[in-house]
This record gives sequence, structure tokens and C-alpha cells, in this order.
Amino acid sequence: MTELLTAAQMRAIETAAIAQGRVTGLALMERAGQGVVAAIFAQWPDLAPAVGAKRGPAPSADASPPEYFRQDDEGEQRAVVLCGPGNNGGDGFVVARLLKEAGWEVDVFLYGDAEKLPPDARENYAQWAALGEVMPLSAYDVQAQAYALGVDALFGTGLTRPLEATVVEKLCDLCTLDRTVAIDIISGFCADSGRFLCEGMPPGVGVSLCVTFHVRKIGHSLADCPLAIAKLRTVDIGLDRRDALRKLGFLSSADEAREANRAVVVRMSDRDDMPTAQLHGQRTIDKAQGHKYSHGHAYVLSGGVGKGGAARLAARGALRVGAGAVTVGVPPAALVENAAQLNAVMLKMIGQASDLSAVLRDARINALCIGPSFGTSSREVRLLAAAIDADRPLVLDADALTILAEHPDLFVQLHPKCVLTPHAGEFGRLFPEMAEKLSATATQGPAYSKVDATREAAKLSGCVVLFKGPDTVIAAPGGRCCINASFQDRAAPWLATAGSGDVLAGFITGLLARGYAPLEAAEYGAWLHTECAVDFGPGLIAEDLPEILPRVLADICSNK
Ligand SMILES: NC(=O)C1=CN([C@@H]2O[C@H](COP(=O)(O)OP(=O)(O)OC[C@H]3O[C@@H](n4cnc5c(N)ncnc54)[C@H](O)[C@@H]3O)[C@@H](O)[C@H]2O)[C@@H](O)CC1
Ligand SMILES: Nc1ncnc2c1ncn2[C@@H]1O[C@H](COP(=O)(O)OP(=O)(O)O)[C@@H](O)[C@H]1O
Ligand SMILES: [K+]
Repeated sequence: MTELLTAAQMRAIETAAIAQGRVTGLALMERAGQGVVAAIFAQWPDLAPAVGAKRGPAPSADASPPEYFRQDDEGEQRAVVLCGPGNNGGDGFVVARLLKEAGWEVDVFLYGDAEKLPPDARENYAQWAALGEVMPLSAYDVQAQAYALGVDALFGTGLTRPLEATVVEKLCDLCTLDRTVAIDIISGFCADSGRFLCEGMPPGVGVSLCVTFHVRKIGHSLADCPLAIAKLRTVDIGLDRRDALRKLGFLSSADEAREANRAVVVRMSDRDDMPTAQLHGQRTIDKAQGHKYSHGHAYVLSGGVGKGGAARLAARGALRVGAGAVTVGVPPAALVENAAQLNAVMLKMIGQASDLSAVLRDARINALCIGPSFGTSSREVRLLAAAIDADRPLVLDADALTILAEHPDLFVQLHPKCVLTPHAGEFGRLFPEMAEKLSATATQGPAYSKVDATREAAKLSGCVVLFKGPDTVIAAPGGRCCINASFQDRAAPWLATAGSGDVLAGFITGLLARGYAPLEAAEYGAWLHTECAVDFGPGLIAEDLPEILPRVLADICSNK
């Protein structure tokens, strides 16, 4: 789990470090440029300086050369660096100089007026100007040379408005090269929302590598931005995160809870930070000591004849994630059909709301899931009302969200034990104002983001909202927020398969039954869901998700 920063927080950290005299802006820019060049050579060892190249890093006499050293001298390689009018451009001048020192031919183009560059960028411009020419961006022609590498240093976290059309054109030209690197973020993307300012991401935009500094920004994990980055690396430039934040009042030790509510964290493939003991180990030991009902009893309510598949998928997910017992509640007509399909999952006839109320007198039933193949008729509306009224942990998905959108009287009854799991369409029906802001053209940065929308939705509904997608955002009413990111080495586009959302609802329900708080259950459920999909790979269908879960859990435990 990594805490993400907004552009403003990043600037504040940098300003604090400089104000405290711990580092200069120029030193930070130098480290940033060095980090980018090191990341380039690590990504493409064949681009690293040849042994004995002028001023390139040389191996010691008794050591064998690092693997990335080219053994043959194929002549000079040529790079192009597009620099912008701010400090991102300054980083670009550092990269150009370091590449030149490593033996590269480098063409540098500047967008804007060199006289107006901020001081550190201006200094690096001057250092570059002593080594090579700076041409105007308008002169950049991608076909003029055989470039082995293209560097985008046009704009970083300081982007405030859409790029001019001519700049977008040059950026797209740069992106046609086989090896492209964006410094900090791809120019044109808002670092807080991941949205391309203006009309959306132009089809030609995408880089092989993006190198950011200190920690990722929120925009690296949201909307189109992560889709346009094949590989994202974060390099350390010697900034201290939490101390600086605290110093600036971003993180007051007297008010950590408030700060936690402002933070946005991202979950990627870092299994180390998953609470393995809780997810499996420790609670498995508890399980050995207890009986099935001490690990919770989850109920999944299903619709009528021929419509139970989604509810059964959710039930299977809840059982596999460790709920002690799982029951599917069905109307009388669907009993036979479900009996033929279920074994470990139990079956109960729930015809009307009064049946549910009677069942819920059993206090051991500690989590409910309503929505997958549920239906939206008056029976289901009454059942949903009874379930909300029961004040138990409750996952609301699919049809339950449709009912909520049509019944404001039920929506206002939602409580903090509820978890809503909308996809974009359901989110739009439930929270039209937020969806409208999210789909409006982003004309200035920071643009309204999926994080903003989900937080607002959680606050309005008074419960946890999990807004699905490759960038699944999970927020609690108080503002705590997490992104479950499924990009790059964790991309799993095959999760967009019928029924996978039902299994996710089941995972969350099972975790609620095991006693996890709603926010935790949603976060861990989404994370496990993606891990299962990544582990299984292409060809996945929803049924595979619960079946692969034991292997994923075992894997997490064995890595500890
Ligand atoms: N904050 C930090 O700690 C560090 C920042 N560094 C670099 O500095 C960058 C941020 O620098 P800046 O704040 O100068 O921002 P940028 O370099 O992103 O550019 C900001 C400049 O562009 C102008 N501008 C914004 N949108 C525009 C548009 N659409 N068309 C034309 N002009 C536009 C702004 O008015 C401003 O002059 C980072 O992305 C990173 O690359 C690094 O040097 C390392 C340390
Ligand atoms: N491109 C994608 N990459 C990763 N995960 C995705 C992608 N598209 C969808 N998902 C995930 O797949 C699930 C689909 O759920 P949903 O839309 O409710 O489908 P269904 O109703 O068919 O079950 C969600 O968890 C969503 O986050
Ligand atoms: K950039």
C-alpha cells in the first residue's frame, strides 16, 4: 500500500525541504534527471553506455562489466528531448546533458521562451546550451532523425490548462517512437485526476516508461493516465515524506485521523502489506479453534426461477473467502433449481420481507449481500427495505443499486455498515451529480477526479462506496480513500467478464461475515479479486475467481 500525493502536496514537500535548507531546488532537479537516466538504462540495458564510452560509468578493472554495458560500440545513439516552460522542462535539460555525457547525440526542443524559464530550469538550460543547440518545438520533426529514444519533458505537475493543439501533435509524434519516456507524468495529464485535460486522451498518446519522483501522484492510478503508461517507475530524490507534510500542517500529529481521511492510498501487487495473518493465517488458526458460526454466516438473497446464477457466484465467493457458513435465500419457486446447483452453500426459502425478518432473528447471520440476480419488483423492494432496516453489514450491488436509485426513501436509510459496489452505469444512476461532473470536459487542473466523485458519493450515502473499474476507488463517508489499481504488471482486462462483479460482492460479503469493517472488507475484497484475475490470466470466467482464491491466499502466506 502506497500513499499517493496530489501535485500541491508534492510542491509543498519540495518547498518545505528547500525552506529548511535540507536541499536546493537545483539539487533536486539534478537528482530527478539522474533518476530518469538510471531508469532508462535499467529499462533498456542495450541503451546504456558502451564499455569505455566517454564519461560513461566504467566498471572497475577487476570486476566484470555490469550486464547492461554494450559490448560492441555501435556508434552514437540519438535521443530527442522535448522541454516545456517549467521545471519539468528543467528536468529535461538535465536528462539531455547526462545522456550527452554518456555518449549520446541529443536533439533538444523547447516549447516557450528560454528567458521565462523558472530559475532552476533556466540554470539547466544554460548548462545544456554550453553543450548543444536548443531548437523551438515547432521545428521538431520525428522523421528527421532515427531516434532511439524520445523524452517528454513538456509538462509535469504544473499543468493547469489544456495543451495547445500543436503541442499535442508534437507529443503524439514523440509517442510514435519505440522507446519513449515521460518525465514525472505524460504531458497533458492532470496529476490529480489522471485525466487528459480538454477533450480526453488523444488516441496516439502513450509512453513505454514514465519516471516519477518521491512517490506516485494520484493521477498515475486513475482514469486514462495509467492506461497510457506501459511501465511506471518511482525514483527517490531524497525527500522526506511525512515529516515535511507534518511541518506544513498537512499532517498534524494532533489530528492524525483527519489526515488519514485526506490521504489516498493505492494498492498494487505489493502483497507484503496485505494483512496476511488476518486474511488467512491467524483467522485460520481461530477457525481451527472455533466452529463454523464463529466465522460468520452470510446470506445472499436471490431472484426467481432461472435468475439465480449471479447470487450463486456471490455465495461461492463469500464461502471461499472464509465465511463459516453461506446461505442463498430464494423465493419458493426457485428452490428446486437452486437445490440442484448448491452443495456447501446452504439454501433457504425467503419469499417475502417477513421471511427475511424472521430469519434475521438469528443474530449469527452477520452479513448480507443483495443485488446479483435479485430483481427489482415490489417483492425485492420490500426485501431490500427489511435488509437495510436490520442494521447488519450489507453489500448492495446490481439490482439493489437500481432499486436505491429509484427509491430515495430507501437511499436515505443507508447506514455505515452498508457497502455499495456500483460500476460506472450504476454510479451514474445513483449519483447523477457526481457522474456529470466526472464526465464533463476537464478544462483546468486539478480536474474533478474519480476519487473526488467516490468520496462525495460516500459522504452523501453515509456508507462505503466502491466505484468499480481498472481504477477501483473505495471511499468511506469520512473521506478515507483507497485505489485498487489494475494496470501495467497488474492489468487484468479479462476481469471485464459477466459475473465477475458478483464474485467481488461475494468476497466483500464473506469478509464482512468474518468481522472485517466495511472499508477493510471492500479494500481487501477488491484487492483479492484482482489478484485472482492476475494469477489466473486470460481466459478467466467468473466461476474461476472463487476457485483460484485458495491458491492466491496460500501464495500470500508463503511469501510472508
Ligand atoms: N516538486 C518537486 O519536488 C520536484 C519537481 N520537479 C519537476 O518539476 C515539475 C513541476 O514543475 P512546474 O511546477 O514548473 O510545472 P511544469 O513544468 O509542469 O509547468 C508549469 C509551467 O507551465 C505553464 N503551463 C501550465 N499548463 C500549460 C499549458 N497547457 N500550456 C502552456 N503552459 C502551461 C505554467 O503556467 C507554468 O509556467 C515536476 O513535474 C517535475 O518534473 C523535479 O525537478 C524534482 C523535484
Ligand atoms: N479493464 C479492467 N481491468 C481490471 N478490472 C476490471 C476491468 N473492467 C472491469 N473490471 C472489474 O471487473 C468487475 C466487473 O464488475 P461488473 O461491472 O459489476 O460486472 P458484472 O455485473 O458482469 O459482474 C469489477 O470488479 C471491475 O472493477
Ligand atoms: K512530462
